Amino acid sequence: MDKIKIRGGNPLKGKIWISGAKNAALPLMTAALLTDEVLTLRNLPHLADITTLANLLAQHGVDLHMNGAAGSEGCAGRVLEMHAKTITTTKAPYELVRKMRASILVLGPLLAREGHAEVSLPGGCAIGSRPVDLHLQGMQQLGAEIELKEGYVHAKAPGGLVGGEVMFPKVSVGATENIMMAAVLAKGTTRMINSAREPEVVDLAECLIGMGARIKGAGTDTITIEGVDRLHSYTHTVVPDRIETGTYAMAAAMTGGELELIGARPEHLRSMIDQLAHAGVVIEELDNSIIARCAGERVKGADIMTEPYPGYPTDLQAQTMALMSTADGASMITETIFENRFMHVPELCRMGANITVHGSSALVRGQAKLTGAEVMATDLRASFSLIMAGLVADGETVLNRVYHLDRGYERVEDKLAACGADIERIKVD
Ligand SMILES: CC(=O)N[C@H]1[C@@H](OP(=O)(O)OP(=O)(O)OC[C@H]2O[C@@H](n3ccc(=O)[nH]c3=O)[C@H](O)[C@@H]2O)O[C@H](CO)[C@@H](O)[C@@H]1O
Ligand SMILES: C=C(OP(=O)(O)O)C(=O)O
Repeated sequence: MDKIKIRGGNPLKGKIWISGAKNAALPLMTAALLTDEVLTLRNLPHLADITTLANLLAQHGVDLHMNGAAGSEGCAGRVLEMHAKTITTTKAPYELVRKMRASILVLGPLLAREGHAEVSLPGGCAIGSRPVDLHLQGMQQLGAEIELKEGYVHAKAPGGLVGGEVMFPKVSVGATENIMMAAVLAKGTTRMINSAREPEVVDLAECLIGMGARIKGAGTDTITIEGVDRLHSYTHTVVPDRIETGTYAMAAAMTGGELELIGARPEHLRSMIDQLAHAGVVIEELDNSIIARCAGERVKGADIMTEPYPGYPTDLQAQTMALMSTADGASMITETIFENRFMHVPELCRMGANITVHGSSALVRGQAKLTGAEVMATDLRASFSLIMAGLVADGETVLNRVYHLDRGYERVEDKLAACGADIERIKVD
């Protein structure tokens, strides 16, 4: 298992090209199952999660071709062509699904196209129990019969799915995407109420519309879908990653540096930009980039609460905590999306941060003098919070379990090293 070694103390200065969003790319890839024609995705990030999903799609009979290297400049992500001419199996097995929760997103497309699917239940993960009940209830509203047996969801709709009203009791990004993909090939109209409004949901809807789907209201809480008989070939460019953007913006401010983040879409980060402006993080918005830095010597403490979009993203919570650990003054960080997303706290504390957790809130006392340590990544965003701490710590930090980081940050050590960080990957077989 690889490790990452960082010697702290260098401000980050330079340009970073933002990659295509993991959380947009994954549902977009599953949309390939909806058509027997070719779906092409541009600006695909080079990430472990993409490979995991590509393996699952190949297992369903999708022919995949990846072209181009992950670019060092420009939004030159890879191009992926996917051709699901025939679905060879509708079973998504445990061995593949357990590697990544987003695999559940094959359920809607398989059910819509083939009339049945057997998908392993993904199970919980480090950040929470993460049930899929809302996905299943939504499918039932479209006429699917669902049975849970031996760890699998057995779903069938022998006469095809039929449009209906789906009212989500809780906002779920994945359930919104899964039901949207099921509904595009259902007979009649589906109305999804209390839908997720994340930019990744909008990106998926735009791609589906390009493939011939009839969808209105993506980006609002009510999405209406008129089912069509079939979808066709299309080429779509994956939206730039707002979480990667927010992560590097905070890393620039924390290290007292300045980063230009090329391709960033500030309109997708409004809540972070506005709330961190009070803390002294300056974001200058240019035509195709943003410039991030700290207004003073260090940021000021701020109270942050995660919420569904357009609120403050939970996927930036760990990085915000690292930022606030060295801020002037205290911060209260409240996590409302996942019940166990504070696993980075003990590791940050091992580096000298002063953080105490009280239920779903963490009190960060600020002004910590961080020191390098051997630390362990517990999940994807937690990994980056430890890298941020390492970038400002005295001495050397060694991050273990880098596979979490590789799920969602493209070439992180190359991007940071090019901006002055003293960082290297240690390959361990
Ligand atoms: C691949 C991807 O896009 N992942 C993102 C997606 O995950 P994901 O789509 O899994 O997250 P959801 O929006 O579904 O989860 C939100 C909350 O709803 C709960 N829930 C969800 C579904 C369900 O059937 N029942 C239920 O109770 C979850 O446990 C969680 O507490 O949105 C999360 C919230 O912004 C992000 O942190 C993830 O990075
Ligand atoms: C939690 C995340 O991803 P996933 O839903 O794929 O676990 C994330 O991207 O921070």
